[in-house]
Amino acid sequence: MDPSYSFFVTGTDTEIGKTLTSGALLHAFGKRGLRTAAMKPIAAGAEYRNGAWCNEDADFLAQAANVALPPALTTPYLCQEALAPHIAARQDGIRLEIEQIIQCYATVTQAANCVVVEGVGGFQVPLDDHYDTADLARALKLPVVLVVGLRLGCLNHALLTAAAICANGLPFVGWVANQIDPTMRYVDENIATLRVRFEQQYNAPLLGKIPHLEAPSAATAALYLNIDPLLALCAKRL
Ligand SMILES: Nc1ncnc2c1ncn2[C@@H]1O[C@H](COP(=O)(O)OP(=O)(O)OP(=O)(O)O)[C@@H](O)[C@H]1O
Ligand SMILES: C[C@H](N)[C@H](N)CCCCCC(=O)O
Ligand SMILES: [Mg+2]
Repeated sequence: MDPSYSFFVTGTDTEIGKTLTSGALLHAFGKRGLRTAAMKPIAAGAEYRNGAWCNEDADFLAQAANVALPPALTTPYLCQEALAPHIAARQDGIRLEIEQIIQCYATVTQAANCVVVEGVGGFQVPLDDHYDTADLARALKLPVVLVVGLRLGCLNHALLTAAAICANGLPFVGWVANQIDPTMRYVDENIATLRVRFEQQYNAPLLGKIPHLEAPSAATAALYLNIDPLLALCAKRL
């Protein structure tokens, strides 16, 4: 089921730049000639626009991809409230089923050879009383890209997330340093600390440092990414 170039994008927390980075990856893969599609399988926070319920992340990703697909396929679960997803789903009276997401993903892979799947919040967010988003990533069997939202406290979050990715048996294939906090001090020193550990322990390269942008867009953020290690990895698996 795995198309050649597909990834699960996780992050050190919510609101740290997963959507911006996923959009940038889609933009960069598209420029390299791939047919790109995006999934935000679980979105929490719906807005009514032009006669339909929408989600900001799903719309941003759809704009950055070059294969247009029905929103119901790329976001099978759109919860009304911007809450932890299991709580939002309960409010809506629905259950978040991993199997349903897997089926949508399988359909998406028929239309695109590069699918970027954005997680929700951090790596291990509950979906119900038993399952969480780490189970979803495992069920999708996708290599994981970690977005580190650079702010004080991110080192611990980044190291714990990498350990959880690995403990779930998933390949941790690269990370992006995203300067979410423009006032953070000693940014380069923080990045260097993670770079050494991630290279030594996981062989996971730094794919780019996105500075704090005046007007964040997928195209601008893509200027700061180097996707060559991801392309090389996928080419090797073909
Ligand atoms: N490098 C950056 N420069 C400026 N603004 C940024 C940067 N990265 C992210 N942002 C802004 O911060 C906000 C949160 O980013 P984003 O939506 O990508 O986070 P997220 O991790 O996807 O959040 P969620 O958990 O809700 O999916 C957005 O308004 C985004 O435009
Ligand atoms: C609504 C928000 N923007 C995210 N999509 C959901 C974040 C869930 C975080 C859950 C948690 O870890 O506490
Ligand atoms: Mg997002």
